[in-house]
Amino acid sequence: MGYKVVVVGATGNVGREMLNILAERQFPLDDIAAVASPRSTGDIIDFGDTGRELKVQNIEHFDFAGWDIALFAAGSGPAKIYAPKAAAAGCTVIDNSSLFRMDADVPLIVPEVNPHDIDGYAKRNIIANPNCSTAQMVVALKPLHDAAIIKRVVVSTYQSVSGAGKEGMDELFEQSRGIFVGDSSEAKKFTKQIAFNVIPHIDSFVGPDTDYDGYTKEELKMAQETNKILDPDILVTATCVRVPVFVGHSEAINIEFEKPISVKEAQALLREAPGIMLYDKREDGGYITPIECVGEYATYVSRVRRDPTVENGLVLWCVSDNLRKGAALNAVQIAELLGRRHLKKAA
Ligand SMILES: NC(=O)C1=CN([C@@H]2O[C@H](COP(=O)(O)OP(=O)(O)OC[C@H]3O[C@@H](n4cnc5c(N)ncnc54)[C@H](OP(=O)(O)O)[C@@H]3O)[C@@H](O)[C@H]2O)C=CC1
Ligand SMILES: N[C@@H](CC(=O)OP(=O)(O)O)C(=O)O
Repeated sequence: MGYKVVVVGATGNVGREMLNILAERQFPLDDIAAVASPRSTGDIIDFGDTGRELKVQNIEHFDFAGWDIALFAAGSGPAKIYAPKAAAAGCTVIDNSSLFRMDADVPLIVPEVNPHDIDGYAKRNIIANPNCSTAQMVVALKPLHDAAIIKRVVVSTYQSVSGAGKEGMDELFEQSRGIFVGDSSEAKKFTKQIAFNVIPHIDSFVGPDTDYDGYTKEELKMAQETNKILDPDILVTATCVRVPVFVGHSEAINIEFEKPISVKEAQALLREAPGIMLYDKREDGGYITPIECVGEYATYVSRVRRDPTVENGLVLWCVSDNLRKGAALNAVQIAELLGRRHLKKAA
């Protein structure tokens, strides 16, 4: 006996990866439904490489009653309307948007970091998946925090255009092509040209009436979500930057600890930590770049080194597939955790 699973936003970047990962991991399924907006109703999409095809259903007419789990990857607007409907119909929602993440009655889960927090899910029958940049960072921070207590994190991100959905990828492609063939292509999804450029702006700016005047919401999410998932006492300041990479988010992370921790100790902890692949060689190419993490499950850590400007400091480089650990993989891992700890349907 398995689960009846709905993927909402199944035609998008994240939704398609959800289908791939459910298939790859042989998630115990009794049935699977692909749901999206009326724009793609009736389209045929692959269920991973199983050879099975799914006909996309219109969310406006979809009945969630009788389905066990809905993986939502359709953004905050659709989540606001349909996630509570699905939850009320008895279908547990795992939502990828930012809408419910900071709701005290909604667990925000990264299975390698705070699996026990899922036990509160029944209050709203909704579980939130974190922001892509937060997810990979907390997986890397967790073993170091357990060993030496993190006081403060300064992170700069290098985020791929797939974080802005299909339209973001199309814009990078069209602008790059246009530059080579002499066509002009305007910035639409991004505020400035993204091809051969970097843009220090992801999501909207936070209002001036807060302590975070001048920050963007993406930067605030990295701080607030890290506090909810890992520890409310960790201070986090972020600068989030969009770069002309199709898939894979990178982060340079400076970490200040309460207790001393050496580079060798940190490397040993990261080598054993769930979800982490340490690749750290003091030689040319002895680190992982975003292109190398595409399609992978792991969060890669490289360039672990001492920060001599603070008492107990380390710096590291962290790279992961934002559509996988940053979204679809984490959501499927949450579904697996939910099954193991609560639903217990699969043999
Ligand atoms: N990309 C990333 O790195 C991350 C994304 N997320 C979250 O995942 C979500 C989706 O992102 P992504 O896949 O990149 O976006 P895409 O733009 O690639 O896909 C959006 C999906 O949502 C569907 N959709 C849009 N409007 C509606 C609607 N009114 N009703 C039902 N379905 C709708 C689209 O369907 P249709 O084809 O019919 O238009 C499509 O399937 C967002 O909430 C994002 O915040 C979270 C973490 C990381
Ligand atoms: N903002 C992320 C992706 C994303 O959708 O994040 P969120 O779910 O927090 O809005 C990026 O652009 O790379």
